[in-house]
Amino acid sequence: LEKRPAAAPTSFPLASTLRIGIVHARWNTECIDALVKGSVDSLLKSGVKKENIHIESVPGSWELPHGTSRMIAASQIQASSAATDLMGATSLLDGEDSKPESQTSSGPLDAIISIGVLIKGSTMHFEYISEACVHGLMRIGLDTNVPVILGVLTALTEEQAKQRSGIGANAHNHGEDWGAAAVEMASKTKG
Ligand SMILES: O=Nc1c(NC[C@H](O)[C@H](O)[C@H](O)CO)[nH]c(=O)[nH]c1=O
Repeated sequence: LEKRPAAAPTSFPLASTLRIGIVHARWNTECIDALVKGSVDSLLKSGVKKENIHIESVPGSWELPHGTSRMIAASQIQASSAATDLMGATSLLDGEDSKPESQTSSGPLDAIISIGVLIKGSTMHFEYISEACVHGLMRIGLDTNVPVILGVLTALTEEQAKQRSGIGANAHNHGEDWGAAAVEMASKTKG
């Protein structure tokens, strides 16, 4: 049976002020797209504003720690610089032109969800990437005091990955849990 956390103890009045980053890998994109959507839907449902959700992608799960660390640093520089033009008017949205109507807000991020899907192959590649990725993400969260939510599926089969991405019968999208965890942890840190 799918395990998932019990509901959070309280609601989060700060949700509308929270700025949340999502860094996702580009391997196994059917699952990635579902997990990112599940996370975003969960953030919006919790009261986070769309313009306060910043999404970037990296090649694969191995790059998630670097991409996560970079997003945190960039958001903190943005917050400290007098005007965003010092950073260039680019939004953190992945590859999108930063048109005013689509530009996301600037300022330090209150939490990050790092999303990747690793599926075991016939070599040890899976084990090494998984180990390095999860340890790297834990370290960034502790070093920066910006909560980093672990959104990395380490699946032995494609079916397992789909089941946890909400794809197929009786599947549960773990992105929904990650969105809720990001709001809870960001609220604890900001509150
Ligand atoms: O190999 N399988 C996978 C993978 N490999 C690429 C790796 O993360 C990295 O991008 C390259 O090694 C380049 O540094 N990345 C994933 O997210 N999932 C996988 O299942």
